[in-house]
Amino acid sequence: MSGVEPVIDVTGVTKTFRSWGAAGAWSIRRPFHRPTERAVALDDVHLRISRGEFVGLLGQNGAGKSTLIKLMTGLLLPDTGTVRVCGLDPYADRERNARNMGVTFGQRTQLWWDLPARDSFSILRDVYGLPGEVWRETLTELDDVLTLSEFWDTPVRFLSLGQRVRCDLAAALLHRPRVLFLDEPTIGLDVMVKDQVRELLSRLAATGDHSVVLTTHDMAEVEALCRRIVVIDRGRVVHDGQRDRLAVAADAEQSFLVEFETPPPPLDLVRATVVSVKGATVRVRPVPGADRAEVTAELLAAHPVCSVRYEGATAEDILRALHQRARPEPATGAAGVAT
Ligand SMILES: Nc1ncnc2c1ncn2[C@@H]1O[C@H](COP(=O)(O)OP(=O)(O)OP(=O)(O)O)[C@@H](O)[C@H]1O
Repeated sequence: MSGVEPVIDVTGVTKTFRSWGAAGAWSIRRPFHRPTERAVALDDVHLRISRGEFVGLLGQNGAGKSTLIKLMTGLLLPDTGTVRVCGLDPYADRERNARNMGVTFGQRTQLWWDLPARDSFSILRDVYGLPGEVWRETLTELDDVLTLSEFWDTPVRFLSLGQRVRCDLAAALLHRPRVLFLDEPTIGLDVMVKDQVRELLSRLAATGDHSVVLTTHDMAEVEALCRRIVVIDRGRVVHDGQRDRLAVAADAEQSFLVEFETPPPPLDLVRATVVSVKGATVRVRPVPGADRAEVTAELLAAHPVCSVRYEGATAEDILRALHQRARPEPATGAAGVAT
């Protein structure tokens, strides 16, 4: 394939799943027939990702993210449409495709449970036919960021979640894949381990060699790593653009909570608007050009404020704001900003 072709090319993909209908739907006319239900997981999805792009794939639970990743990794076949990864059909060409890509699926492991992680890394070296020197060099680089050598001689089943996730990430990267699919890579990890994983992913992004698709509900992760954001809603791509176009989201995140002792009278603020009031807790949002510190100063100078919590909107709020912006029907209320 030439350099200008996308590394990942998903065209008009639809995927539906059939599941058994409710048991109570039994019919006397067709006693041996149990009805099935159709769930549309992906509906006419188009996605092109180039070399070096770091894409955040976002969406609410059940939106279709994992299904899309499974199609791109060759675990599923689309009903209609085509998927190409590095020019290959990932389902038909599974073996060759595996050499081009690395995958991690949340808390599931691809390591041999009873072996120390280092043995798994050796097996993978043989599976991919990596020259010993390249393998050692990559492992040293990975150890440098993820501090694997502290625990890579321990059987995987004795590792903590954070240790295992780091080993899994290393296993996915050992063969220096051109494409990396990371499904919730930092879910359940503590802050220190999250930082290590993010550091590694930032280094990958900086090389410009890898195309990475990251699904996460952690907006800080998205902010730190992804230049491009794709949002899926009910199986359709509702937003695909550069991160800085997340203006709605950033705006939502700037809002914060102000606590009073008792429900306050209507606040008349110069530098902020009131988003919502719940009892004695008020959510305010700085007007354009103002920041949280200025708003806090204005509040403290004029009102009996008990405390201020710089608690932004959650990832789900931000996604909701994006969905509302992308859908034809008008948004209602305070664009998903919750107190
Ligand atoms: N094997 C399956 N059989 C039946 N339905 C399925 C199957 N896999 C997914 N679905 C359905 O397809 C839709 C999309 O699911 P998918 O797992 O892709 O969502 P997701 O965005 O990854 O969600 P989450 O964030 O919760 O992981 C959901 O309605 C789900 O119930």
